[in-house]
Amino acid sequence: GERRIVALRRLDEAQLERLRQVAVVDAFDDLTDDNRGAFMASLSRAHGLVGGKLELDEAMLEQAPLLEAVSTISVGYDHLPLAAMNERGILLCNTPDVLTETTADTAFALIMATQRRLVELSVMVREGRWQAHIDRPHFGTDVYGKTLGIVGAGRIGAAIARRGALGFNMPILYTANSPKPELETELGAQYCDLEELLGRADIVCLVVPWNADTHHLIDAEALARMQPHAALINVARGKVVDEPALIDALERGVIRAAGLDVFTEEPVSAYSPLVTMDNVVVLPHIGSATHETRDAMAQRAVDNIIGALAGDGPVSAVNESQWRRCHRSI
Ligand SMILES: O=C(O)C(=O)[C@@H](O)[C@H](O)[C@H](O)CO
Repeated sequence: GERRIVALRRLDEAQLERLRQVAVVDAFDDLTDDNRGAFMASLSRAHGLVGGKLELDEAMLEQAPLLEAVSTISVGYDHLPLAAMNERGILLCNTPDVLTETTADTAFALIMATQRRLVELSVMVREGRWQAHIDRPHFGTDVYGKTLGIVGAGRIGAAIARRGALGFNMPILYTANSPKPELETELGAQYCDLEELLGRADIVCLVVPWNADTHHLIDAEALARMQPHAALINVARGKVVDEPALIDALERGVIRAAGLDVFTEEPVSAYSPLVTMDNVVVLPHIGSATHETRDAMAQRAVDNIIGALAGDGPVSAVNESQWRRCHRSI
């Protein structure tokens, strides 16, 4: 019968038009208190949901009996009720690969900005405080040749390791679910456990998904293992870090600096010490935020939902095997 798709945020007219080729589309630019009723009415008769910053919980799934597939414009899906979706045989599609290099660039931008104090010194110039030749008090720290620790050497972690080893002659340490021989042969990267990485790295870069295993992975104990001159970079999720412990470690010089694209609460409060400290570079979760990559992510999300509802399956999904088991017919 007639397929129905709800589209939420981050899809342009061309992508909506592609969806209309296979389904009746209810499109919402945003989800507000004013249109939440209309959104839920649409979701209650929808077979598919696609979009960015999706807000979906188990109670909403209860009111969406026809829902077969959800397609998020993100690689991360910690904001979605995967367990409840598996119970209902609902497919969850995401957008890996198309954002790997852009997010790795963001991580390296944070590494450069944090090590060389780019934001702090740029603000100094803007505020007219550049009075004389820059001297030691404003010197930065090299990136070149420093030991880079990648916590979570998945696709994005590997891309960051490649930039470090090949572009900046950095020895690479990495953690991962299992050793990555390709990283060792290609980059001379060394697989080690988190404790060893924290103790040896000059720069620790977090690239793990947020889940029960990685919640507050970087807490006071982990920070105390790091070297006092080390910097912490986070392009993963804010909740991977115990933020009060990080603030305390930065204030007491347990570690030297931090570069953060993600926070426990987003947007982060302007009153957070993380935002006011000179030795912290803060960005507004722009890991994948380039025109090219956001377009590619939206394109992939549309490919996924069309493949799931009207084709022979998604391009990239999180729980495809469970979904196929539930939908033997496909
Ligand atoms: O893909 C992810 O997991 C990200 O964190 C970013 O690329 C998203 O843009 C982010 O989820 C904001 O929607």
